[in-house]
Amino acid sequence: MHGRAAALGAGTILNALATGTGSAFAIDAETTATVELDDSDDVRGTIAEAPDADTRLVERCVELVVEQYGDGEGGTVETESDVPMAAGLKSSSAAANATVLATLDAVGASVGRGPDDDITRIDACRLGVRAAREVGVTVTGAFDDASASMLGGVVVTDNTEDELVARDEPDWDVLVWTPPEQAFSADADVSRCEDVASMANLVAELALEGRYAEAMTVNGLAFSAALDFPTDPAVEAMPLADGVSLSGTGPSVVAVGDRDGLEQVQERWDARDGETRLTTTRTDGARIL
Ligand SMILES: Nc1ncnc2c1ncn2[C@@H]1O[C@H](COP(=O)(O)OP(=O)(O)O)[C@@H](O)[C@H]1O
Ligand SMILES: O=C(O)C1=C[C@@H](OP(=O)(O)O)[C@@H](O)[C@H](O)C1
Repeated sequence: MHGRAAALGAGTILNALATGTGSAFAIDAETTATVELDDSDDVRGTIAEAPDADTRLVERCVELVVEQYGDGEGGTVETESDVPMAAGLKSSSAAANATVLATLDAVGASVGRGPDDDITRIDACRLGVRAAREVGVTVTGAFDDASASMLGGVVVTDNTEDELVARDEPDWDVLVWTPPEQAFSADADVSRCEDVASMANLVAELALEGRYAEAMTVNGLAFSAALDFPTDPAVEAMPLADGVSLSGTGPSVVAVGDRDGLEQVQERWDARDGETRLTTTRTDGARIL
């Protein structure tokens, strides 16, 4: 029994660690999961680019789907990704969503909104969020990142209830800077994030008014200060981009705006260690391959 699916990376508009409300937008970066189910007793995961990395998230995703839609199968799951791991670009959400969809494909369960479908995409996304909570790679569950990765577009979510509050489909150019370091979400200083809750409430208001670019800039300044990341990249981008923010718990920084302006920001950010990448938003979300 074989299944294969791809899900998207994402950038941050509002980090949910302060209040539980979060907002994220899908970008054109993908993680693909390939699942092979058999009559073995356990699930073994492999991450193509990182043989020593923690595979419990994707293994738990396979187990949860098999428990509900399969027949006790074990097997293997392998991910391949161009979303860098633990860089703030939602590698965990992309890996979980791709694995859940690939496993649903392998067991022959149908995903969609029709009366005969077994599960909707948003409920498939909730299974991945449950797996992330169970293996401890998340603080709030990160339903904001997971739903952006699964559905595409911009989402605003309540991560305390795993509910979608708003969704939109803007078409933006996006610049990403990823420094060479990693920052695992599970290690983030949550109490420092809670200290900037008043700014998070303002960011949520702006996002719900559709003022995404301003929202993300306020988010970036507040959470860079709280989590001790430099604000220089944001200040360099502000005259040339519509919005710029620390993505998630860092260390990546994302900017949105017009292509010309972002190319100029890229020249500035290229002077830093790490990698820059010009990309776009995606509105189509995850898919079975
Ligand atoms: N390609 C992948 N395949 C399998 N698991 C992954 C992959 N990428 C990330 N993960 C899981 O997600 C964890 C990192 O999550 P997190 O710190 O939230 O980073 P991010 O901000 O990129 O989502 C990893 O330790 C691993 O468990
Ligand atoms: O673990 C979590 O609950 C979250 C982690 C952060 O993202 P990263 O995983 O990208 O750091 C944050 O932006 C998100 O709103 C919630």
